[in-house]
Amino acid sequence: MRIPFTKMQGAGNDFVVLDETRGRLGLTAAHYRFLGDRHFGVGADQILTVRPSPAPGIDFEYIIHNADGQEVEQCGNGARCFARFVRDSGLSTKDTLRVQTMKGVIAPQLNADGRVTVDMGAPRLEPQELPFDASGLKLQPQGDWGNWSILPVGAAHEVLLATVSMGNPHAVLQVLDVDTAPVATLGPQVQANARFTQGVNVGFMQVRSRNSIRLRVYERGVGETLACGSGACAAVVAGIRLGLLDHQVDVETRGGMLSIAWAGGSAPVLMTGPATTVFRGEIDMPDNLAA
Ligand SMILES: N[C@H](CCC[C@H](N)C(=O)O)C(=O)O
Repeated sequence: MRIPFTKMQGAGNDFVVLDETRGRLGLTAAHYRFLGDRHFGVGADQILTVRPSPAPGIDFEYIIHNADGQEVEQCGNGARCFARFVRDSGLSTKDTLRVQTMKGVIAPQLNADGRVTVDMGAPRLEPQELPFDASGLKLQPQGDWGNWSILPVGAAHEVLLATVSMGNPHAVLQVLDVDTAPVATLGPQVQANARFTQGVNVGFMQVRSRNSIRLRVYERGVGETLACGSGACAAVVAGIRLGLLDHQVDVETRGGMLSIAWAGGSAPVLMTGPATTVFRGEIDMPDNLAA
C-alpha cells in the first residue's frame, strides 16, 4: 500500500502527518512504528492523523500515535503542525479551529507572524487524573498552591516531582542546569515507577527567572525529543503552582522557543510556537509488518 504523507516539525519535535479526511488508511500499531522508524521508515517522534469532524461545532478529529505505535491523548507541538497542515492542504480556510482530541477539544489559531497559538484546555491537577497513584506518598507543600511528591526511583534515589495532566501525563522535576541533568538515565527511571499506571512524560525544568525557563523532556513512547509542547505547558503550570513563575513564560527547548501562558485555576493553557512543513512524500508500506 502506497500512502502520501507530510513531514512537519514544531520546535524540532517532528511528525509524519496523514490525511484521513477522505477515508481511513486502516493502519495498525506496526504501521505507525514503521512510519516513525528513522532507519526503515520516514522517521518521526509522533504520527499525526487528520480525520473529519466528529460532531457539530468541531472542525476535525486529531489522532496521535507515538513512535512506539501507541495512541496517546495529546501532542502540543503536533497541534500547531495540524493547524498548519489543514490550512496548507486546503481542508479549511479558518484562522481558528476547534479540534477533538482523545481527552477534549483544543483550539489552534494561525497567527499573522506564522506562529500558531493553541488553547490547550485547562490542566488537570489531581494525581489520579494523570493517572498517578499518589497513595502513601509524602506531598511537600510549597508555594501557595503547589505540591511536590517525593518519589523513590532506582535503588537509592528519591526525586521531588510535580504531576500535571494536559490530557497526557507529565511529571516535572526542577534542575539547576538542563545541560547537565541526567535526562537519559533519570527519565526512564521515573517512567519505570509503577505509580504512573499509563506511563509518563518526564520534564526537567531549569528556572532562569519568573518569566523564563529551559526545558528538556524525556517523552513517553519516544525518549528525549527536541521539544515537547504539552510538556512545556505542564512545566509552566507546575512552576506557577509552586510560586516559582509568573503567568507568561518563555520556554527554551533544544529545538526552539515556545511561549506559554496560564492564568491559573480552570483557565486554559495557551501555547504559542512554530509549525513548519519540511517535505511531502509517498511511502510504500511493507505487506509483512508484524502486528
Ligand atoms: N509523548 C507524549 C505525546 C507527544 C507529546 C509532545 N510531542 C508534545 O508536543 O506535546 C505522550 O506519550 O503523552
